[in-house]
Amino acid sequence: MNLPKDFINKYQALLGQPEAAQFLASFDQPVEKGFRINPMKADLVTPLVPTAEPIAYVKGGYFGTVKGNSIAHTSGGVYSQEPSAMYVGAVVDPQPGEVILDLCAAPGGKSTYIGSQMAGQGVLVANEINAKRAKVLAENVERFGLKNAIVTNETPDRLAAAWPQQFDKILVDAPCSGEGMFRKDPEAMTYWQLAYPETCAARQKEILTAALKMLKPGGQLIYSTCTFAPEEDEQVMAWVLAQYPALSLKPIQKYAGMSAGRPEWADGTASLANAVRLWPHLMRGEGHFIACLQSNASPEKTSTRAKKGHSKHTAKTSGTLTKAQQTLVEACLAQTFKQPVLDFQYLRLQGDHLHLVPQSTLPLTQLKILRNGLNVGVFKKNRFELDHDLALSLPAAAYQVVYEVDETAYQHYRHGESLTLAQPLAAKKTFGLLTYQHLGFAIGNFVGTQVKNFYPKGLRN
Ligand SMILES: C[S@@+](CC[C@H](N)C(=O)[O-])C[C@H]1O[C@@H](n2cnc3c(N)ncnc32)[C@H](O)[C@@H]1O
Repeated sequence: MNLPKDFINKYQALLGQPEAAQFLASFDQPVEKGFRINPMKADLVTPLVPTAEPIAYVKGGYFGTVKGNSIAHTSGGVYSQEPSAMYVGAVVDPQPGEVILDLCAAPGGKSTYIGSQMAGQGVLVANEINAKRAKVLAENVERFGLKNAIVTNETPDRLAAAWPQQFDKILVDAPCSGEGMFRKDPEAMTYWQLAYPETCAARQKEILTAALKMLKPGGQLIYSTCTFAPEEDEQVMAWVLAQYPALSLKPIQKYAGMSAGRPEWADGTASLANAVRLWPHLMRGEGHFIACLQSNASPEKTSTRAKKGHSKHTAKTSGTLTKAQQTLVEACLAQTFKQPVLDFQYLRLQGDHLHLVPQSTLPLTQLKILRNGLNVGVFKKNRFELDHDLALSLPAAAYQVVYEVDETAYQHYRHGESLTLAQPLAAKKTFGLLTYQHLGFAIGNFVGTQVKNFYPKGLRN
């Protein structure tokens, strides 16, 4: 690989020999690939994917690849992710019931891990500043079947103004100089110049300043980059520690091949060694830096309540159902599902769209929200149509009608075609679940021997 001369000189000086030679030689090795199994679908997905090489430091992580059009992927059973990036989610260590913000979240590698570990309890806000990337993030959150996630497309400053001291944990997986991406995406090298890490560090400090306003006293902020540059790693953390005396660096467990942060590459603060570095010449992965900032301030000192007047996020953005709409939804759900699957008290109407919102007190007014929990369905004239979300977030056992398709029908349906049955599966027209290899991948409208296609146009291929 044709690495920039200044890059080579810089790491020769930082690492010395023979380590610099080993590090630089790693850029000529193949890219390491991995995937993570969604714990909510693990029973059905695990037998379908190559699990010979588990990754020791992340639950459900494996070296290897899974095709994007395979049922394991389209059903939200796996997320393809570079192995060292997987350790970030494990450091966040999400717990059910927590309120977590993933501030720089697209395309969703860490958000899908965090959300899937929360077992539907608590709230994950996955935010992305870039509108196009936020759309991809929303699709991945949908694919993973996350019920308790809110996807926003906002700047860190606007979120900080809306949500002071609201989060138990915040992940800042910062935009960076991307030196750990050089193998995967050699174009990343074309942006690189000696001063680039300093430019990135200035932006990282701005993002962290906004992020820290949203951290609850006693909370944790996890900071990560996919670069090796000390300016963006240890030096940014040293800056935070100097600016915020109530924060300290919590030690991060180091698995085989992982190294400590390097205090000598910043201001010498010993606790910088509590951070972790994943180097491509010392372990299988593209490389990462991860630090965990612990807020030591007593939670009692400051109020953690949302601003007065905004305590119910549904107040302005959503309405409730009319009697007629409620009847339509109840009838549709009763016909589709064996038992009640949605808690009506969390159903909210936005225009014609019905959502099942997370149990959250975060005010959402004035913010650009791409997803608020689950999309349940949409009112069209005098009928109610179920959303694709339900195919990915509810188990097959919940449905009255389940149609297991073969490979050909799986491909056809994903192209947007209707299917024809040998005989009707239901006496009356109804929504049902389509499965392939027993994994739900789509909603269908079963009308006699026809299965009308409800696969979202944007996902067809
Ligand atoms: C390293 S990527 C995030 C990867 C993601 N966490 C994942 O695991 O899939 C950093 C993200 O930060 C976003 N970003 C860029 N500038 C930003 C800013 N000023 N504030 C917040 N996010 C920004 C980028 O658009 C990018 O999606």
